[in-house]
Amino acid sequence: MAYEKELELALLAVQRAAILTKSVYSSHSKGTLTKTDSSPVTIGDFGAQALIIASIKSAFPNDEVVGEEDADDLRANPDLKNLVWDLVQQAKLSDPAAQDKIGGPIKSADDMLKALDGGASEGGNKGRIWALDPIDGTKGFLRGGQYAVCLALMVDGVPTVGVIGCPNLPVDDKAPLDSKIGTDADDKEGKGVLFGAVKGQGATSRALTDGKLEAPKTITMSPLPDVAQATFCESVEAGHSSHGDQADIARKLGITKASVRMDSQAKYCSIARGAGDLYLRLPTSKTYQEKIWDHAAGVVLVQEAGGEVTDAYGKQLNFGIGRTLKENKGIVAAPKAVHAKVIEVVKEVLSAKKD
Ligand SMILES: Nc1ncnc2c1ncn2[C@@H]1O[C@H](COP(=O)(O)O)[C@@H](OP(=O)(O)O)[C@H]1O
Ligand SMILES: [Mg+2]
Repeated sequence: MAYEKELELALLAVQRAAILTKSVYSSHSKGTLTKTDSSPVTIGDFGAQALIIASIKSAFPNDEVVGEEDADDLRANPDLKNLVWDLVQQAKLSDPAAQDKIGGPIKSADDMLKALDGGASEGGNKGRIWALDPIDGTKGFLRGGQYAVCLALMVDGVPTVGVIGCPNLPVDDKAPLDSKIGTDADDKEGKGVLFGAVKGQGATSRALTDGKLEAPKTITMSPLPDVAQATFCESVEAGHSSHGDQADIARKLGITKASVRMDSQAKYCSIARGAGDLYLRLPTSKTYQEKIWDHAAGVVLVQEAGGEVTDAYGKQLNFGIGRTLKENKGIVAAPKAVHAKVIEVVKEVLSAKKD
């Protein structure tokens, strides 16, 4: 099967990075910092990015990576660098054969910095480029809610392989969706899911373990004969998407169920496995450009589970023009059969706002 090696590498690399993020959460006061652009970052972001890029570069030396982080903060702060280096050395898969497949540990702190800086690709529509978000939903991670380790391979600008690790989602694909799932208050048992998809080959989920890969289960979106029955997902952060516009759209579609708010690409995962139906992400600002690493993996997953993903105007997402989706505004993900109807209503709501 095409992309078999890439999928396996991505699954194992994401699994190891997820182990690292869990160790940050439990033992390092979450290691929070604030970047110069005032967005939050944790020591887990740096460690997870370094590990995943080292794995990609050892298996596919000529591939490029668009990664969210870089090593500047660690170069400027040796204590921070040492903290991340400790994490990276400890994060290992329990199965030696699986560990061997992802290139073993990084040899030195300097190699770790080099790996971290390997995410500086400018993207584009030629060749093989990976898009990596080592901790997507940092705010969810900090509040003990949903977050995701997200990795996608784009081929000639088209997301082709997508893998997402969600340490706080329930393993059961059909567990009811509500905004409290996976929060600290929940039982820790039965949590942690690893999703994977390859273009043209379907989408799967399996339990996220620390060893050998579990057997995959095929996932599909729920049939949604009546869009009024939909459960729709949106960001927790009102600054990331317009809760007001999304509520208007839901009302016009006849949806009466309250939205499910969750951080990260766990939203794409949840609709792909049929636990929810729609993902609406309406822009809050005219200038914000969505980042390719916030969507590439989730898009493959939803497409392969029977869904369609476009921007808020129904336009195809263009992943091949750099590190952002600058030609697109907002995101709408829905089962194929209702996508056009949802877009029609989204356009109505957006055009009413302009008047
Ligand atoms: N104004 C904005 N509009 C849309 N997305 C934004 C935004 N500001 C930040 N983001 C992105 O929203 C992502 C989280 O999405 P969500 O709200 O679905 O959890 C963040 O990823 P990180 O957490 O990796 O930084 C960040 O890249
Ligand atoms: Mg992100």
